Amino acid sequence: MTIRLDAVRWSASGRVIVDGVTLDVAPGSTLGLVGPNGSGKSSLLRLVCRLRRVASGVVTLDGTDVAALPRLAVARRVALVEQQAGTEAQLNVRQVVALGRTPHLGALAPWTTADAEAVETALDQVGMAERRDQPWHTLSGGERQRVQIARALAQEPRELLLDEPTNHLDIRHQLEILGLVRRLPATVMVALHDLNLAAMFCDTLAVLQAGRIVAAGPPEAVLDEELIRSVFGVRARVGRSPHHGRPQVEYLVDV
Ligand SMILES: Nc1ncnc2c1ncn2[C@@H]1O[C@H](COP(=O)(O)OP(=O)(O)OP(=O)(O)O)[C@@H](O)[C@H]1O
Repeated sequence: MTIRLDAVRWSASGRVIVDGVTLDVAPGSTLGLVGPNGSGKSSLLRLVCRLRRVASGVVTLDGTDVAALPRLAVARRVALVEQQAGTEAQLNVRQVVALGRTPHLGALAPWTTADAEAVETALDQVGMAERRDQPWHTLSGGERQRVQIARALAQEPRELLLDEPTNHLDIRHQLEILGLVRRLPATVMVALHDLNLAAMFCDTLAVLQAGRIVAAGPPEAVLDEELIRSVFGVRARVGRSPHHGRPQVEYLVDV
């Protein structure tokens, strides 16, 4: 369940977007991708699940080049939750989550009770079980986000890629979803804007700036005042939470 990127580059419209990224995500660990808008976080996640093809370099899953894996094999093991949820206009919540089982189904593998159980478990995990029959298009932004996460969980992925999974969530659900993600046996890459949440829930962080990794390692080794100033252009003080012992960022702005 290891994700490895070696000198990965990707360009679009003649511009280098991901610029020689080398990263190693240990099996079962959670890596937080942080960096300013446009630094390449979403692009990197798409390269890992082969939604985009690298221009050079290699992405491996358990040592196998993703480019060499059949499309279905990638779909069975890697789940991506993107920022913009698709519009499953005609479906209800349970049907959207059931889409996560699609890669596991086939002519010789029809829907089973195990598939139904995976869907129910995923709905429970995100606290949407009681809404299973509600039409998708009637959900709030945060509810849609939780259902998209449930869809990825129902897929039972070995690698889970999340692009800003908490941006629509209230604080309780932000904490619950990131806590849940962290406890999963999957290897996780999660793009996050909130540095405090990233420090609390990620085993390691990788900081992207203009498509390059400028720092990587455990949160306490990565997050410091100079990095936050140089990458984000913000003055900050970084301490340790007396509660959980993780780094805690305080932004030094006049309010
Ligand atoms: N297909 C494309 N064609 C042209 N430019 C692209 C394409 N895809 C991404 N980009 C550009 O690449 C840069 C990185 O985009 P990306 O979405 O990966 O950043 P991000 O770090 O996820 O940003 P955000 O924090 O705003 O979500 C941006 O400047 C974006 O405009």
